[in-house]
Amino acid sequence: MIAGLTGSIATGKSTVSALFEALGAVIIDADKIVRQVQQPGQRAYEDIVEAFGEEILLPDGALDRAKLGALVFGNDANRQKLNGIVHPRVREERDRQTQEALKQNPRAVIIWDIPLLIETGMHNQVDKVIVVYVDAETQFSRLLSRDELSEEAAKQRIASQMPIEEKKQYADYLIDNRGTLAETEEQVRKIWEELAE
Ligand SMILES: CC(C)(COP(=O)(O)OP(=O)(O)OC[C@H]1O[C@@H](n2cnc3c(N)ncnc32)[C@H](O)[C@@H]1O)[C@@H](O)C(=O)NCCC(=O)NCCS
Ligand SMILES: Nc1ncnc2c1ncn2[C@@H]1O[C@H](COP(=O)(O)OP(=O)(O)OP(=O)(O)O)[C@@H](O)[C@H]1O
Repeated sequence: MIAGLTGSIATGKSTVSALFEALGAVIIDADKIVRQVQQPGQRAYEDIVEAFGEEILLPDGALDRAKLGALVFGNDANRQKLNGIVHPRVREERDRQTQEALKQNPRAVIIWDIPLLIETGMHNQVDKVIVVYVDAETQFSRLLSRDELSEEAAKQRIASQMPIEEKKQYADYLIDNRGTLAETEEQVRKIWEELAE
């Protein structure tokens, strides 16, 4: 079975997926795949350089993620352009990893950890949708303390995704991550019991 895990930026997807992984789930992490397909020599890398120019590269040839981020968050046309290049490659690799996991264990509980699960319509491809949420203030302060972003840049990143209140309406399971890690773990454990049945 495949469950989709989503939320808004910094609401706790990675935190929750680590908890599911410890219980035995196979995690397929879209942010990780994005980095993989953007390595020099990969097709998405070549297409990004062609679309945005060599100015978005670091001296060693790797993508300058901070620079590309500054170009795409707060600029819808640029973001759509980048999404159009990266997302098809992410879908391919996601499916490859999913097939591989099912080959190894046909009864595996697979969790797709995908920030844009609902925005991209992928919630229609999973058996269950899990949404991890916090309130706007907690999200903002956790985002600022985790990443080196200005308040303006943090606001732009948040605004580039569907509001979390809307995402909650798609959930089969909701995880309230406003509290302590132990409180979140308790919720994850209950959901795991149902997924792993
Ligand atoms: C713009 C890039 C280079 C910025 O890299 P950076 O290392 O600063 O951020 P990282 O990739 O770790 O993403 C952090 C978070 O930002 C949010 N985010 C990333 N890309 C997008 C996007 N296109 N639209 C909305 N939110 C996004 C997600 O919540 C993600 O978890 C990178 O995010 C990227 O290439 N994004 C396009 C691919 C994409 O859509 N990724 C989201 C998951 S499929
Ligand atoms: N229950 C919690 N209590 C305190 N801090 C937390 C809690 N859950 C997560 N955090 C912290 O909040 C930040 C955001 O969490 P996390 O990285 O899991 O979010 P995310 O949804 O995966 O983010 P992104 O969309 O950017 O990938 C991290 O620094 C994490 O350590």
